[in-house]
Amino acid sequence: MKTEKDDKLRIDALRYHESGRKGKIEVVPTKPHDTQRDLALAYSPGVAEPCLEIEKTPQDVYKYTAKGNLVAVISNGTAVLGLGDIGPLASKPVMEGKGLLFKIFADIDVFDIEINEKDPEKFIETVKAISPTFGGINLEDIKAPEAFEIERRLKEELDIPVMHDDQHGTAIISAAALLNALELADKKIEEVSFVVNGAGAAAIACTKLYVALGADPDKIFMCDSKGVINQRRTDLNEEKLPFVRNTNFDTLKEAMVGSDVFIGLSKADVVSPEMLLSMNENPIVFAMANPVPEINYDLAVETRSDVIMATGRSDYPNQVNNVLGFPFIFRGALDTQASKINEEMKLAAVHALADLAKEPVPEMVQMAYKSGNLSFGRDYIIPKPFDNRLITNVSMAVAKAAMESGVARKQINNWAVYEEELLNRMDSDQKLIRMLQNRAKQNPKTIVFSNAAEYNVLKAAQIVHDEGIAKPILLGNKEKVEEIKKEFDIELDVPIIDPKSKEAEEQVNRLAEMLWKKRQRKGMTLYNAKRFVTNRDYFGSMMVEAGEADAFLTGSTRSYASSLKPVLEVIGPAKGVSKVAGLMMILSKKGPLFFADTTINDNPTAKELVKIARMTEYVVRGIGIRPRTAMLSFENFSARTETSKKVSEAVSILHRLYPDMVVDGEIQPDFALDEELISKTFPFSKLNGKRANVLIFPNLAAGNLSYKILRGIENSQVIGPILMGLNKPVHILQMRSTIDEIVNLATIAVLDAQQRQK
Ligand SMILES: NC(=O)C1=CN([C@@H]2O[C@H](COP(=O)(O)OP(=O)(O)OC[C@H]3O[C@@H](n4cnc5c(N)ncnc54)[C@H](OP(=O)(O)O)[C@@H]3O)[C@@H](O)[C@H]2O)C=CC1
Ligand SMILES: CC(=O)C(=O)O
Ligand SMILES: [Mg+2]
Repeated sequence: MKTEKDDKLRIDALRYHESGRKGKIEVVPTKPHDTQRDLALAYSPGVAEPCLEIEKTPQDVYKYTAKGNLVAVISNGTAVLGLGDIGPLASKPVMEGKGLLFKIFADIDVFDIEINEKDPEKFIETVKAISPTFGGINLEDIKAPEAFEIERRLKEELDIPVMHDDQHGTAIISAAALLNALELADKKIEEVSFVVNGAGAAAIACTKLYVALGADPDKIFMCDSKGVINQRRTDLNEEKLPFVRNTNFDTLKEAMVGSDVFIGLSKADVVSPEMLLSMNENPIVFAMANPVPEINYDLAVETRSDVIMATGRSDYPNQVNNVLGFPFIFRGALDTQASKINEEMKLAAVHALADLAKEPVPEMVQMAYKSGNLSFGRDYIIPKPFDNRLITNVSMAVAKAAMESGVARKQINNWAVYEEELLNRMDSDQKLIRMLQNRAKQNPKTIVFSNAAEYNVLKAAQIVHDEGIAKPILLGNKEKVEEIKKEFDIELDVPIIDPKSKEAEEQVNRLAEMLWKKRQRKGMTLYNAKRFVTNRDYFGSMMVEAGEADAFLTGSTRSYASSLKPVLEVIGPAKGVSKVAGLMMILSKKGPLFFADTTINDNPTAKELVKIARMTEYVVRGIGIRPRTAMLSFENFSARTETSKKVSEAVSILHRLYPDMVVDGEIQPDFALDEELISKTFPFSKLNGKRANVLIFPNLAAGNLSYKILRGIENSQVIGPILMGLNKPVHILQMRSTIDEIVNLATIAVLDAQQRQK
């Protein structure tokens, strides 16, 4: 069933794939490569040394090359999702997608390999020939029955883990979900009757695993494209024969009557509401065909309120999809250099997944999902992919099973250290952005975007609107905005206000009256107030001041100072705040870093530095991060110069007034950011041997120039400047902000508005 949502997704998916650098994964050098000497080591002549070592001791390939963390995702394109045999070329986006998932969820590097070969024997030979490159082989979207023979032979003939993901990944995840769904339905696996629709690679592997977990084979009815696999069928291949049942049923419809569990691994929309209605009480329906399930999620839950429903899709509750398995299963297998992925490892993964769904869901994971209210139950029978406990729980369980079952060639001795290593592999920056965006989505706010006739601003407004992060109001010349929308095919149906237009006259007069009342004792006349309000910075600020919008985002085409003046006049500092300041969040390779003050206070005094540090602490905590603040200078704890003396005084005040605050200095940034340097050189520091994540600069030049240098040379995303200390959420974009930067600051503006309304 194709929905309007699917049509929209189609356009977005094509845009997503065609934008920017082509493809979804890239190769990135891991070693220094800047000097002649680096190249002499990386390549000839130096490279000969590891070659000779590996020739002597083949196992050393894991020591000197990427093999141990490199998986091949290999397909011939014969069963691509539920799209069927679309060929190797057309399968490439899926294989690149698997590569992306391997990387972001388990930090495993992938080469996707699409082989133009349907003959199993030739396919096997090809994979064997290229296997020395890899630490593991993930076979993907190869149709049954060929997939069975291909996997069996490669497992036998190669000494690295080989897994056909559609068989075993799917079997593991669906088995974990099944165990939990049965528990919720209060049914026993030995007693329930199953209908498995599909008799291909995924369906047969899943069914075998359910039987291994206790399901009664006599109560499992399997259907393929021709109907029920029963004693009257004469067209069955060897793999289907074990599933022949003596029964009167010939059709799926007949088989569904009185069944407890439906497992769909076939194709779209083959299950009707009538079939669902004919199932037993509390039916369990896993409609896992991708991208369109056997029955639409909404239709199924509308048809039966007692259904425990799952699909393979990420946009509905209960995503039963092998993405929950392959990254973590291979992680455990690679880290133990397992020679294969055996039954013990698969069962360990099943139980780790099933158990994890019953654990309380941590705040960080809750925030990553729109519902924000996940707990074990009908809508949460299986963990979510963005749960970073998956990498520890599942990979560690798999690694342990590999060691206990004797297939590990490398032992893990210190599990606490291994756990730490696994956590460090996670892509925490992207997680942080996702977490912030999802928190914003839970209660999106109205944001006024100034300069809407700028492409980057308009595109960012479209993204936050479509993602449900914010409700934009655009300020700008209507005709120009419409022109850009047309030129760049931007669909965005939100209010556009041009304060200079006749149409806006009534609103301008109203806001001007308010501005005049606010500033009349500071010399502003009503005439001037009207003139000012036609300026977008005054107009947007006044909309927020008047409660006609929740937040205002301006800047981007004007200098910071010229945007700041109207904002300060209209909104001003919050009660008790004498100074506002600008905070930049830098998503660096070392994790998120916060820089202040980067935009406002030229040469703050010691007391002002204290205020900046406190405001920053408050904002960083609000984002959900524990601040560790370094008060920066160009000396370490010696305070010889005026600047360092000032910083040192600020630190003393902070230590005296806020003894619980993790803050120290004066300290140089290279020390503050290096755990080893801090702990060895300054063991007395209140940073407790931990790297700082908040850097307070001694003056504006240092703060501003540092973040601009980073923005210019490092490929890190920056979020900000976040204006701290204002009475209402207004933020000023830096000139030439990218679309991502605008989206990120809009997200912060929503969170800011949410926080103030609490
Ligand atoms: N959610 C998840 O994690 C996963 C989902 N899947 C989904 O499962 C499906 C099958 O994948 P896979 O096993 O790899 O592919 P295969 O090509 O190996 O198997 C497809 C099976 O579907 C059967 N089939 C086709 N049409 C119908 C129909 N109308 N009624 C009943 N059965 C039908 C075929 O029957 P016949 O044998 O007669 O040709 C065949 O047995 C795909 O939609 C795929 O997206 C797969 C892996 C993971
Ligand atoms: C999820 C997956 O691997 C498939 O649908 O084929
Ligand atoms: Mg697949």
